[in-house]
Amino acid sequence: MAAESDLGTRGPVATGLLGGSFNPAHGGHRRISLMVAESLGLTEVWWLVSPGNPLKPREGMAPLARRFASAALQARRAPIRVSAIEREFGTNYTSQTLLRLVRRYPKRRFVWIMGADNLAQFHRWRDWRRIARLMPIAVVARPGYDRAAFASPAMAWLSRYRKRPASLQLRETWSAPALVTLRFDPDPRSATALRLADPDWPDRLSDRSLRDQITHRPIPGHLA
Ligand SMILES: Nc1ncnc2c1ncn2[C@@H]1O[C@H](COP(=O)(O)OP(=O)(O)OP(=O)(O)O)[C@@H](O)[C@H]1O
Ligand SMILES: O=C(O)c1ccc[n+]([C@@H]2O[C@H](COP(=O)([O-])O)[C@@H](O)[C@H]2O)c1
Repeated sequence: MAAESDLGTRGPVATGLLGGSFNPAHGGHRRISLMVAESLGLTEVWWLVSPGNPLKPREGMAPLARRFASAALQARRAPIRVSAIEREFGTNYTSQTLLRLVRRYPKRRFVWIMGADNLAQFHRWRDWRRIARLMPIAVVARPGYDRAAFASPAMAWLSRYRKRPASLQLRETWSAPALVTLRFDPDPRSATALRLADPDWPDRLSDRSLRDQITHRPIPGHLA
């Protein structure tokens, strides 16, 4: 792996991880990433484009290269890096991916970011408590999902670890489990709505532009 400094000038580099299908990526992903980065003082956010969400049907899922390319387009000129590292690791389950990432980048401080829709079903993820023990979790409010998220089995367990967002600004003292809930002006955008509105997805990107995008700004050491 290329040598990478994971120590910033003010201590460990704080990195947000937003895993997703990105089928396709949209402005909501970009906006929540920037808002979370600002609230928690993160240096950057990595988008982990999933080879396949274990809980989503394969039908209707565009090829990884297309979803990756749409993410690269949405991430332009922002402190967001797009990665297909789960393909390199051969992992589909987030718990496995995150374990590999913390081992590969031992001096970084990671926080797992997800929308309220995912907290509502987090108890169905493999080894979800293990994920919570690996790194702090930031949950972003999402229109239509907040009630289910707050009533969820995972929230019942995680609520004892709730912290104020400002506490994560001090990354030397980060610990896990830790849960922060963030409510910006909730963003109604979704990939489902985009797919319904755009029958050309995933065919509108040319193969040339895909190749250009997929080699764009890889995370050091990542297959992208
Ligand atoms: N508008 C939004 N507000 C808050 N979180 C969001 C929003 N859009 C996506 N997310 C979160 O970003 C991550 C990746 O989302 P994903 O790529 O599945 O997009 P999506 O819009 O939820 O897709 P779909 O509609 O196909 O389920 C998930 O944790 C999801 O909860
Ligand atoms: O590990 C699991 O069991 C698991 C179950 C469902 C979803 N995930 C991950 O959750 C992230 C968000 O997925 P999605 O499809 O809602 O964008 C993505 O990284 C998925 O791989 C992970």
